[in-house]
Amino acid sequence: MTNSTLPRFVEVVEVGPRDGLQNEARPVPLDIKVDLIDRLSAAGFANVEAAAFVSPKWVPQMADSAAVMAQIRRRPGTVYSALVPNMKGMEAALAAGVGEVVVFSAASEAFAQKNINCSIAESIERFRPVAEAARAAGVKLRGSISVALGCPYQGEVAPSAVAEVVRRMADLGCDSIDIADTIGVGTPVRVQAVFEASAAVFPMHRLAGHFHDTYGQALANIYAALQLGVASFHASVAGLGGCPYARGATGNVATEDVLYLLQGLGVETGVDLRAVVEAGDFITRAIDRPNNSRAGKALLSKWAAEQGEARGDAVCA
Ligand SMILES: CC(C)(COP(=O)([O-])OP(=O)([O-])OC[C@H]1O[C@@H](n2cnc3c(N)ncnc32)[C@H](O)[C@@H]1OP(=O)([O-])[O-])[C@@H](O)C(=O)NCCC(=O)NCCSC(=O)C[C@@](C)(O)CC(=O)[O-]
Repeated sequence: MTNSTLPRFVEVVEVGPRDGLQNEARPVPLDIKVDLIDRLSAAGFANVEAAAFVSPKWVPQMADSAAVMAQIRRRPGTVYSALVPNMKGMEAALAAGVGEVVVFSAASEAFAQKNINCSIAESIERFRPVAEAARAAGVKLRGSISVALGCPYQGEVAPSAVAEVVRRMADLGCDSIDIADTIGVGTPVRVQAVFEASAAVFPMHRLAGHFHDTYGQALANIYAALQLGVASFHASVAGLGGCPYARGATGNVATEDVLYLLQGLGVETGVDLRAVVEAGDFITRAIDRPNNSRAGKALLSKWAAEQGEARGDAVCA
């Protein structure tokens, strides 16, 4: 049975290699990053956020982004996206063959200063030549708006403040715009208010939900956004991540959990859940991190039990 009011197809953007790994204090070896991205591409994602061409002084973990982009196996049908804060990053991103660039600002002045060291208005001016270069190169342009549901420095953020940044990003020519709950404080009714305010200035079907799961609300928030017709969500394999400029924020909602939810709702994604669960198992072992996907862990246990049964292993009563 499908729910006829929900989108029939949802794009899940896998952000684990960037948002998931950017916060790791220990360097993640290049070959592990490349292996992870290749596994995720093979799982069928149409968009993998693979890199960030930001200052290595600000986010050292992303310093090898050009090498990552050079070594991945590019799957036809997958766009490899990367964060770009300015023209220096844009030049590097274009040289690396990025398919979509993500300019990122915030819905609060305080967070913009902490994350990109400038005001919201200054960030938009910095993005103008980036947008022009993207258009000239035929590369997609995505805008991302942090702290849209609450800010660790400012507190409450009004939906109208988010919509104002959406409007400015729309004016830049963004193809799509992410509404990000950086610290995972949003709840469904609030999420709907922010999307409704944003959709007054940019089409709902070109908005995406980027929910961190700090307060365990991300799946409920995705469902609330789906009901409004939002058809693109970001997720991080095994729920990896956090934000270096939002202390205490946990990772994105786990991709495996989102895929499991969508599968249950009869919504297509084109992504192979089993391959993502295996990628989550791979990366959490490789970097010695807990697997934060409930569905991922449950499926791994189920498959291990099924394999044991097939071998005729004794089962403890
Ligand atoms: C925006 C800046 C660069 C301003 O940083 P700044 O210090 O004001 O910039 P600057 O122009 O004075 O440059 C400082 C140094 O960085 C270099 N530099 C400058 N730009 C680049 C570049 N692109 N690539 C490589 N190097 C660069 C530049 O060349 C210089 O090097 P130096 O001369 O000192 O040797 C900095 O604040 C920055 O890189 N911030 C990025 C922070 C970041 O990546 N945060 C995490 C990602 S956002 C996120 O996770 C949120 C999201 C998207 O997931 C949604 C959500 O959940 O909220």
